[in-house]
Amino acid sequence: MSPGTHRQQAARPLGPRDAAVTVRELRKTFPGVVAVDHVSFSIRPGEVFCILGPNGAGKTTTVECIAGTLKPDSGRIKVLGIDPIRERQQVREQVGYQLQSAVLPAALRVEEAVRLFASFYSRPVSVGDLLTTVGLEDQRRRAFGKLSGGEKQRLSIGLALVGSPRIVVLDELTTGLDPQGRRSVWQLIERLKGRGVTIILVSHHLDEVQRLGDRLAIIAAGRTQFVGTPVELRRATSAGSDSDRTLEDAYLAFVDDVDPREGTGS
Ligand SMILES: Nc1ncnc2c1ncn2[C@@H]1O[C@H](COP(=O)(O)OP(=O)(O)OP(=O)(O)O)[C@@H](O)[C@H]1O
Repeated sequence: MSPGTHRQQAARPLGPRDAAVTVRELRKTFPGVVAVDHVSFSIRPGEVFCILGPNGAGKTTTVECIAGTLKPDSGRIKVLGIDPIRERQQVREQVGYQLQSAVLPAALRVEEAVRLFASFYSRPVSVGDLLTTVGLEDQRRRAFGKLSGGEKQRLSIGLALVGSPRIVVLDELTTGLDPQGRRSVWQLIERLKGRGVTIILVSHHLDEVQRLGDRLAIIAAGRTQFVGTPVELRRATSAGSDSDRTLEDAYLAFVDDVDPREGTGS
């Protein structure tokens, strides 16, 4: 939509009662597939909000609608008070989306990748600061193809941070990392949270959700089945079972109760 066809809204500072993101009754279909239907939740400023659910449940579809890269069929999304489709440029400046690392050319050096991505934003962070944040100062001249899995992952997180976003979307944060690599990425997320960045984390790893997540949503059969804290999830599924069940036990008990036919064909 061209400027002038509607009044442009600016992302504004949030008050303590404002949500960073609201999703209401989101529906998105692809030919022959209802990817999500009836997905609703709110994300508070500065929290780590985790999105969980079985493969194909619609988690990535949901975060792509939040980032403005997919257009919902219906429903309402607000990101920092603005509509991610109508104000796509505004949202792009405010929301960092972790790119799948495989899309970078193997010969591109770390520093070049950061400079390239910085050129897309009006207020990028300095290259040196960013490399320090993600612990890649010593690899700045190294080609992307020569980085370890953990270094690639840290670079892809760094590229999501290059525009100084207020919200960061991280999809499959630590998949493929060794225990040391996972810890170092978790510490990075904790530092970001300490700076007040709102973090949306799509994850299959319940230990990661337990460590980092303030609240979580479970999407299954195309719908939000649960929104709450990890403690609330354990409480919601603890009736009649032993008290030391893990978050993963609670999650599985919850998802196993969902009727897979619930969300199909609607
Ligand atoms: N571009 C697309 N075209 C057609 N179908 C799609 C497209 N993107 C997603 N889908 C389908 O929509 C459904 C939801 O996919 P989505 O990637 O959002 O799930 P997910 O919860 O992120 O899955 P996973 O945990 O496996 O990554 C799936 O059935 C998927 O095949």
